[in-house]
Amino acid sequence: MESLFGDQYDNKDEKSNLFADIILPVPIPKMFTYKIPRNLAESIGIGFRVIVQFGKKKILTGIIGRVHQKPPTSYDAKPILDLLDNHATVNPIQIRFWAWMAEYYCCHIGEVMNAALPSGLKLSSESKIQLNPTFDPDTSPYPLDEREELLLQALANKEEMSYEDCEAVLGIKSIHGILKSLVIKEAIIVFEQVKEKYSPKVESRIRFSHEHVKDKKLLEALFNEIAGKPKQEEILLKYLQEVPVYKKPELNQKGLEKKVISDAGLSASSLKTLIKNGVLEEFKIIISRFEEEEGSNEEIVLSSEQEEAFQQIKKEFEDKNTVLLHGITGSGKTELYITLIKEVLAGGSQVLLLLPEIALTTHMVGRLRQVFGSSMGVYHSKYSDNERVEVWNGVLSGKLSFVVGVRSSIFLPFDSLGMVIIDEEHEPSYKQFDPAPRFQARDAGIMLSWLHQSKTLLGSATPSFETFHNAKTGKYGYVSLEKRFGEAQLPDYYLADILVDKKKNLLKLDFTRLMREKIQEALNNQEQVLIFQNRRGYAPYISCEDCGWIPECEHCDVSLTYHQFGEEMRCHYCGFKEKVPHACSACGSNKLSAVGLGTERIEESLSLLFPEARVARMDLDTTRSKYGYQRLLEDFGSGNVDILVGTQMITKGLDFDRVTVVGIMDADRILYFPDFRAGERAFQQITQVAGRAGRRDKKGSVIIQTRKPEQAIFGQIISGDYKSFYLQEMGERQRFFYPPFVKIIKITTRHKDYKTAEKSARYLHNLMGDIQVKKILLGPEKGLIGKIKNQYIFESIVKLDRTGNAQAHFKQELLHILEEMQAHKDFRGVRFVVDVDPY
Ligand SMILES: Nc1ncnc2c1ncn2[C@@H]1O[C@H](COP(=O)(O)OP(=O)(O)OP(=O)(O)O)[C@@H](O)[C@H]1O
Ligand SMILES: [Zn+2]
Repeated sequence: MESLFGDQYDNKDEKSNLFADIILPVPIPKMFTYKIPRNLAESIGIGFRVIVQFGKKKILTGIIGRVHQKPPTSYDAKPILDLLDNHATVNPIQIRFWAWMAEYYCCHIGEVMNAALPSGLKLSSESKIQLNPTFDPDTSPYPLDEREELLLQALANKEEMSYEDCEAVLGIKSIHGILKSLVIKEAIIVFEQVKEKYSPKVESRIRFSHEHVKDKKLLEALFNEIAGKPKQEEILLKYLQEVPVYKKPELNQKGLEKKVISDAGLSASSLKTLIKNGVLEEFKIIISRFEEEEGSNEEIVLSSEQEEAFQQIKKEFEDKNTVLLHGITGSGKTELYITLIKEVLAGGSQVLLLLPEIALTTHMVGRLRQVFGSSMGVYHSKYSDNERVEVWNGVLSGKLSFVVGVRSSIFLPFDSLGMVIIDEEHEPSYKQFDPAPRFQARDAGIMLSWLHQSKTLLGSATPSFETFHNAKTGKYGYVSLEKRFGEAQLPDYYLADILVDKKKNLLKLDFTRLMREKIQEALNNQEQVLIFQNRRGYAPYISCEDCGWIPECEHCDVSLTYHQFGEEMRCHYCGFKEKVPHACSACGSNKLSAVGLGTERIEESLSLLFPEARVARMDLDTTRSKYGYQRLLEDFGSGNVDILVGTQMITKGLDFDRVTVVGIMDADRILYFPDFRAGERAFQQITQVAGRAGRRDKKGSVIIQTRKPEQAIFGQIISGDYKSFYLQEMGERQRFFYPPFVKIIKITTRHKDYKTAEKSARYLHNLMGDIQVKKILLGPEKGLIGKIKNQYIFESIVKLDRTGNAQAHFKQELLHILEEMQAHKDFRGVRFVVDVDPY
């Protein structure tokens, strides 16, 4: 370990004067200093987890950030209560990474820690405790003491217990020691209320009751007994066929998955009878989600274009830390990644592959699993905390040297990364908006990679402008892959003019004639169709035909979305719901109509237009459950669905053989979004979703419905002319001072009272104006949505020079200002949020 104790530390008597600065998972500006008790002094170091008291009552898990001999001047240091492990949970690179993140994104290191550590690793007085379902006291190698047993008994009757509940059961204070011990013994699981609880995957199995397999005679007698009951006999024969206990009685122990019997079409009630009569017994086992699986170790054969790109990437890495792989949709970036990952792993380094949230359940992960087996960890936001802890510990112990994960996987305890790969680097979901740290995982990933002296590969068919700019200016290496893999070709594009069809009466339920024809053609050929509309619900709003009244959210400044499913009006910002009104609240008219197009409505229209087609919908509402997304994909993949309607969820990474038609319902909606990136995003979204079509031998078609087909961007998308689109947009950005030419920081002020919110925002704005750096300061203005969850919102935008230390200086001053304002009574209850690179 590094010399943590400083050079002067060589005198044994001074041990009792050791202090530790501790990172606590709370939004406070600094680390807190605690005293290291004499008995812990030998075994403590940077990155260790400790338990401390914070404030009057709170017990928190903290991470040791620094060890020194300077007592704090303004308060008496409390002692560290306990040490949680005998090793560091967080390594020095991670601590540097956290510190960088806090500084760059203007937040507190404790907030970074909070985001970084799974709550299973943060035992605190706010934790909840559940029994670990996999724990069995009879087989556990660890003996339990009396108090531990008492606590487990209490837990057995409950879903969960709070820290205080545990104290009450045992009648003692400070029970962290007991909880710590139970965690080590894997008897309990610590979690936070907000997260879902850990429920293991359980499988029902059956086997012969033990006496029957004792000897063959018994089994024979059994068969004689049920000879007159063919259905029961069938089941037993099936069992014997799958589990030959005649030859090997010991096989009975593991039994057979119960599902095998029902899958074979055998009688469920006869099976029940057999179990009831004690012939068979049913039992349950817990299947690990991280089942041992051998990787295939197959040789990856790259196409000649891929091979060339691979060699170029390696060449670029010789003098660049970051390389952009600009490969068109379907060019086979996955196989290239696999080849690279294998090479880095063979060299003994770790690899992190970042994927956008939703792409994590697609074929790509399946493909990677095939190659890397269980040596690959998957870090998914839909995993429970316990599963996250498993991946964390897998990386820590060295068992997992390759992880594929969502943005939060950048926090895993890697100690020797050799490569970070960021797929679909342009994806907006890499940005975390709330809560702090409001980081961009692509940018943070590049930083992490740099801290490890490792390399970063960014992959995309439609790179973000920042990245492309960095590649063009030589900061990043650049490699392109311009051919689809195999015989596949890029699809043909068609622009369908909504207004023309409307005039000619050809528009039916929002579908142009061309779109309908193309869909019909695909259906006739038994091919599949994707329809894209980035708006969920039935209609964005309803409106009174007589007076124009539109129902709005009681708590937010937005209209309510009409959801046909459940017949309700919902707010997409705060979750508020109400019944669909039958009459106008303003004039009483009952002529209310749904306006605009949501995925639900499109789904309905498709069923009316193509009654023979099987239509499914993929959006936030149909994929809320843990495996919802995966199930829909499986259905689509196995051909049970002909047309899939979806939001941007369907644009990511899907690779299906039979998709030949992709329809974009309303391209104008994507283009006219009030954001400087609208054009860039539209180019990306349309190209990406179009890229799902015709990925095998048959050429695909993409139909774009629009009211203005003459717009230049369509021509550029169709010809795949990313570069001229880029140049044109960049001209605008330079003229109007937008990234990547400036850095943007957005400062939001919120309060439940309009006046207070406005006044505070102005006050802050003026103080920011005084900060001595070259900048453009805009606002404060009412937010694009002026009120969310009863809080009024004002925003200021700062545009900063990218050169020199303008940014660092501004951020530092800003934090000062905010600290002072927040301590002042005039601004009590006002919330200020700083968002660096807020896009
Ligand atoms: N070298 C190869 N050998 C065999 N199959 C390949 C190879 N390269 C690509 N493929 C196949 O071609 C298809 C497209 O590849 P992949 O999905 O990796 O493309 P991609 O570049 O990630 O596309 P997108 O950006 O659209 O997601 C996949 O089905 C993949 O299995
Ligand atoms: Zn609302």
